[in-house]
Amino acid sequence: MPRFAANLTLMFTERPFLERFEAAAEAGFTAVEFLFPYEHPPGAIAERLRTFGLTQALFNLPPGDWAAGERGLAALPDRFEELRAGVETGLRYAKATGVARLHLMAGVAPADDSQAQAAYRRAVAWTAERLAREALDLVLEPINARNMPGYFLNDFDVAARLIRDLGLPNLKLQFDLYHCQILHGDVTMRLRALMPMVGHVQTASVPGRHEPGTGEMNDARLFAELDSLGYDGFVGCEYNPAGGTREGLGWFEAYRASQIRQPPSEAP
Ligand SMILES: O=C(O)[C@@H](O)C(=O)CO
Ligand SMILES: [Mg+2]
Repeated sequence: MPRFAANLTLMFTERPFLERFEAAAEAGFTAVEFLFPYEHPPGAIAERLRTFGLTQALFNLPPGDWAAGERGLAALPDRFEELRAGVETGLRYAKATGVARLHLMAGVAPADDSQAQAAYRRAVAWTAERLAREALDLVLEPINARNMPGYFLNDFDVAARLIRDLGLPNLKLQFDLYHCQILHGDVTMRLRALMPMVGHVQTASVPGRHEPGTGEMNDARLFAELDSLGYDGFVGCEYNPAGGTREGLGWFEAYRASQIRQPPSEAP
């Protein structure tokens, strides 16, 4: 059974952010992820993880000015120094939370612009090497243009090619089933082809981005496929509950009993 991680940016938003850890644990989750921790001190997050016995599965490195519409800096040629500083910030949170992988967002830039391509390649290589020194993985996530118009990394094949080309052992793919279905379809075959490089998985129904099992994909079938492919990483529940978070967790009941505490290497 997949190891599900509650996404605390989208789930349990009935409560303030720092109270969502308790809510996730009460609901039966043993792992969490979120987009960004940076509005809260690292110690406050680490304390919640410890208190509620949760593993931090993933979070994103700083994305630039999110409120102004920035969605990462990696493909922006003039922002490399800022990106490097952001990586150091992210690493402080990684150390506090014990997370084993971080997501680097590409940014809004034309996918066919050669300067953006060169900047992205350089930023990804530099960040992966920096994270390798801390024994962390770096993950890259293709994102569909309906949710993020103009996002640079909008193609699973482009991401896979870059990961293969760079050949860095800690550089992996963040396979969001929701984005894959919207961008390409053929999700099962892509999972099979790309599994050796998958470092993190996320789930949501398509097209609504709600609870698994409520959209056009057979999500339970995809979770079984992950098992049969031997995927033992996390599946982040990155969906907007259609109603209340707790009320929408019926799909999770079938998996809840199988959620086990993670090995100490991934505990804070
Ligand atoms: O799918 C997404 O949108 C996220 O995983 C993310 O990291 C950027 O919003
Ligand atoms: Mg995602």
